[in-house]
This record gives sequence, C-alpha cells and structure tokens, in this order.
Amino acid sequence: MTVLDVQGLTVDFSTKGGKHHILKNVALNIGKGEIVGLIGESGSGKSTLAMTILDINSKNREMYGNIRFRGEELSNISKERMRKLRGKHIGFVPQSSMNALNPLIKIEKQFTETIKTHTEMPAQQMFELTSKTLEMVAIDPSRTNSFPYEFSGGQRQRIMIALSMLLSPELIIADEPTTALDATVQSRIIDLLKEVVEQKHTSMLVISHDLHTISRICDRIYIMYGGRIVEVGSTEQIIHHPKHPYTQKLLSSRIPLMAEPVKVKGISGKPPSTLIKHSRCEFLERCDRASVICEAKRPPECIGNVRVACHFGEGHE
Ligand SMILES: Nc1ncnc2c1ncn2[C@@H]1O[C@H](COP(=O)(O)OP(=O)(O)OP(=O)(O)O)[C@@H](O)[C@H]1O
Ligand code: NI
Repeated sequence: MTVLDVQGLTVDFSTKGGKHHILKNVALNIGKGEIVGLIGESGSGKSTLAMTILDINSKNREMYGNIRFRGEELSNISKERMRKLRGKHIGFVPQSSMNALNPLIKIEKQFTETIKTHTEMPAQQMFELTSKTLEMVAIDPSRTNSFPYEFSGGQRQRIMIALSMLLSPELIIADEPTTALDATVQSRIIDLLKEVVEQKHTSMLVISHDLHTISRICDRIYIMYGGRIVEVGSTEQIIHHPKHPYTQKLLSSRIPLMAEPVKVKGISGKPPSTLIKHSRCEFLERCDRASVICEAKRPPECIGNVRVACHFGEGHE
C-alpha cells in the first residue's frame, strides 16, 4: 500500500530577483512501513519537498502536481485539514530541529499541547503517553519537568523525534535528523529512527546530504540534483550499482555534501542556476562523461520505470 505518492511536483518561488525553479517534475512514493531516503547537496530542494508536502513555507510558492497521502489529495486541501494531518497523521522532524523546541516551555507541556491539539485525553493518560514515548528515545521520563536548554543537542534531537511520533502518525518526515551531531550520536539517532519505524509501524522519509550515514536504514533511496530526482533505487542498487554519474561521485567522495558544494573535493563545480529553465542535462558541467547529446537535450526523467535521469544511465556501471 502506498502511503505517500508524489507525482509531477513542480515548485517555483517568486522573488524580487525573478522566479526560482526549485522542484522540477518530482515523482516519489513511500510504501507502508518503508524507510525512504532523499539525498542531495545543499540547496537541491530537499527541504522544499518536505515543506511542500506539509504546506509550510508557502508564501511566495507556486506549486503544480499531485501529492497524495493515503489516497487523499493534499495539494488543494484546506489549511484546517492540513493542520489536522500534521502532527497526528504526518509527523515532522524539521531541519535544525534541536533548536525547534520552544525554549520557554517545559518539555511535558510541549508534549501535552500537541496531544490536546489533536485528541481528547485525560491528564493521566497524556502523562503516560509522554513518558512512554520519551522512553522510546532513551530520555528519562522523570526529566519532563525540564526546559529544553537543560538537555544536550543530541538529547533535544531525540526529544523532537519523540514529539514527531507521539500520536503514532502513518508517516514521519525527518529533515536532516543527524546533521550537527557528532558521529557516535549520529549513528545512535539513525538506529533510533529505524526502531521507531518498526515499533510504531509507520513509514518514513529521511532527508540527508550524507548518503553514507543514512543508507544503513533505508529500503529505497532517491537522489536529488538541482530540484530533480536523478536516480532512484533500492539501497542495494544505489550503493553497489549506482548509475548516475552524480550518485557515483557522491559515493566515491565519501565526503558529506555540506553547505559549500564548490569546496567539496571530488564533486567540483556549482549546482545549476535556479533562475533558468534548462533544456539540457543540468549536471553537464560537473560530469566527466558528458557528450553532445547531454548539451542537446534533457535526459529521461525518473518517472515510472525509469530509474536514472542520464542519457547513458543504464550503460554506466
Ligand atoms: N520561500 C522561498 N523563496 C525563495 N527561495 C526559496 C524559498 N525557500 C527555499 N528557497 C530556495 O530553494 C532552494 C532549495 O532550498 P532547500 O532548503 O529546499 O534546499 P535543501 O536541499 O534542503 O538544502 P540544505 O541541505 O542546505 O538544507 C534554495 O536555493 C533556497 O534558497
Ligand atoms: Ni534542507
């Protein structure tokens, strides 16, 4: 069963400087109980995809396409209905989420407020649900009476994960859940996400710029470049038989793609301009294998059975 089905999703942002084309004909789906990774360098549009699904950051946004969540079309639903879905049916761990907790409100209250927004539950039951959920992420429930600043960054991250899964949503979207944490903590958070999915029988979209860190828990992976899905496959296919030159470079660099792609060794060059509608392959300048056809026309798109958006895709091993 498909929990999330995104088709032909195109997002533009209008700014004073012009119209930025951020997502281009994105197709992505997540099955029940599946953990799906979305990988790409900084600025490729990963958070925009998450926030468009959740209808956040929509002020100057134009969107086209379809987003179906358990069969319900989200692209044109009311704000009211979206508020109901967010938190109860779709959990969100936002990027930089260790700073997303309200610093002035104690943890317990932040949890009970979320419960109260969506359900009617007696106080004792709310307390028990909060304690049980915090225990799942290895936070001592006796500390619910504390403020966020009394926890470490890694602990706050785990508290945000607990908050996102509090009401057992059918889908959790975790945007860069391990960034800014040290390697050991990263590894623990990744394992924790997998446990959450198994225990809560949920599905998950995990966003990261670091293919190596999250591939361990993903069933399938989408690779995003310049607002397009350039490759999709099982984790096995992506890690061991990558087809797109970009995926191959991501794997061979073994360097996470942090904020400045230009400085990253192994993948030199800049991402494509978001102001232009390109009629050629957008990875062209950074590709070692580019030829005449890549300049002449755009590669096939990752839709349906097409796994790789490269003119030479299937031939590349
Ligand atoms: N409201 C907006 N108006 C204009 N441009 C925007 C808006 N929101 C996002 N963008 C632009 O969209 C592009 C993609 O941003 P996004 O946050 O989706 O990237 P990302 O892949 O999540 O990057 P990172 O790994 O750094 O988090 C960026 O160039 C960003 O500046
Ligand atoms: Ni992001």
